[in-house]
Amino acid sequence: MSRLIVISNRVSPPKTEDGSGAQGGLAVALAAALREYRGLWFGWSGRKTDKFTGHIDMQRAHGVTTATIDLEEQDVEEYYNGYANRTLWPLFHYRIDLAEYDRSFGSGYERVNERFAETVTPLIEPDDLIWVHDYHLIPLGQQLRERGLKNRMGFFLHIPWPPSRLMVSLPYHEKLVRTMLAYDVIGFQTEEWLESFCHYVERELGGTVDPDGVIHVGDRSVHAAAYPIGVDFKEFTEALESDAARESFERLRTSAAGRRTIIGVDRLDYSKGLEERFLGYRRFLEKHPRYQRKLFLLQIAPPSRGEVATYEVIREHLDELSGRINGEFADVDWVPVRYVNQGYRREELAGFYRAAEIALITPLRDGMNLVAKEYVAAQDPEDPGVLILSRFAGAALQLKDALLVNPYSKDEIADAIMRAIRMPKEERIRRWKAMVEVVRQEDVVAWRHAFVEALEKARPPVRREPTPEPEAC
Ligand SMILES: O=P(O)(O)OC[C@H]1O[C@H](O[C@H]2O[C@H](CO)[C@@H](O)[C@H](O)[C@H]2O)[C@H](O)[C@@H](O)[C@@H]1O
Ligand SMILES: O=c1ccn([C@@H]2O[C@H](COP(=O)(O)OP(=O)(O)O)[C@@H](O)[C@H]2O)c(=O)[nH]1
Repeated sequence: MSRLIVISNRVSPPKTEDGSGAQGGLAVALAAALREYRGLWFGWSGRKTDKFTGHIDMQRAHGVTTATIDLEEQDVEEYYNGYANRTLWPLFHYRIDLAEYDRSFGSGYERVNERFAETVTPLIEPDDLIWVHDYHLIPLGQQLRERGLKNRMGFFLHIPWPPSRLMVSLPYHEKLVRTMLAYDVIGFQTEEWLESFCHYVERELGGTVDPDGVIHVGDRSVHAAAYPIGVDFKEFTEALESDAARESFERLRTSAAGRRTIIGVDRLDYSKGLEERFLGYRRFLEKHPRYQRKLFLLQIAPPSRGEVATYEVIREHLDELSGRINGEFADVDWVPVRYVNQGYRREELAGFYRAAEIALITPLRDGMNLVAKEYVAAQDPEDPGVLILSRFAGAALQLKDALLVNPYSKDEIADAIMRAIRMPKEERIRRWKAMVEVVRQEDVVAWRHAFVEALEKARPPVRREPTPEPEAC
């Protein structure tokens, strides 16, 4: 069996015996894939160093090998804070007003992709399957090919792919997209982002797309498809049984004191639509004063990408807006918004989700949104809560039985909250059953199987030519 090499910007260390260690659903899924395929996970350690040395920190725990490198301050500034999060992230989330185009970001991005390629190449064996993740590493496949790798290589984009009319606002967009043709398989979260990509290929690169999803540009043929990511349903429902989940459930229910909880859980990111959500909730309070003391919004929003100015701005706006809403509506024994800027462990989140009668998840644009799926997975089958979900989250294409809203409309948000409050139990159960089936079936295990299978089938493995011995002079 071939080994699997996963390459992503961040690498999550495998869970330690005491349960610590970053454990997103993605980390759990990739760790399981790496155990199955005896592979390794390569990426940035998250640490900065004075001078890039290319030193690889190899760790092995619980059957997973991780290999990480440190990056220089300038690398992090230009590649991660710069091109990835000030150029590509806003553009790919349809926010060209926030996208910054700075030559130094572009060259930092290329440099770090080269550094990744240079460092990981010696770790790769000829039959390995290579799976590159996300917008930080779009050109990595080409960089690896330039170093002689003939392995089967796939790329998965976790965020949206923008419409061509927006994509062309990126300087050198064509050069960037052409690098993607080095992969054998390209995966997107939804059919919508896949369509936008195919449209770009036809319109800007003069390529063609077969009905089976094979893209042809010049002499390159690449398989492109939608592989919606899911949650680790089994792991998540087990997390619900933990002491931490029980405690957080009790903690929230006790502090709610009979009031209903509306929960939101999002990184503090402008793409998550938090300002618009707060304003929609405010509209609800205004329109329905008799409900004012009967519910509250618990918004968990751990800070994210704090070195990027737009993220500081959104944080200031939300501090101000939550304060304003609380000032306007709060009473001595009730505050309408509990706005929390810290992150919680998955087990704790599981308990909070279970305790909340309504989830309000309204990103303006989101590749998938795993929180929506986690909320569904965490519900009590006898008395499930209601999911209010933005129609612009990738998850909305699968969770059609959520109350789907336009996140830009305060009135739609307010009306959906009212509908959720009034929803009869039978309807809640019916909607939840339909959603939980999707969350269970199309879980993260199914996602990685589908992607890796496509990669295995992409073409037969090609052995790398041995490097010729240097001629004696
Ligand atoms: O690593 P950070 O800069 O702190 O950001 C965290 C992750 O954010 C993005 O997540 C995306 O992937 C999710 C899983 O597929 C998806 O549900 C969500 O809609 C996306 O926004 C980013 O794409 C990741 O690379 C980051 O690690
Ligand atoms: O305090 C928190 C907030 C979020 N998350 C996790 O972070 C992930 C967020 O993924 P999502 O796809 O919703 O959005 P992203 O942040 O990747 O854009 C989910 O698995 C959450 O459970 C967490 O572990 N603790």
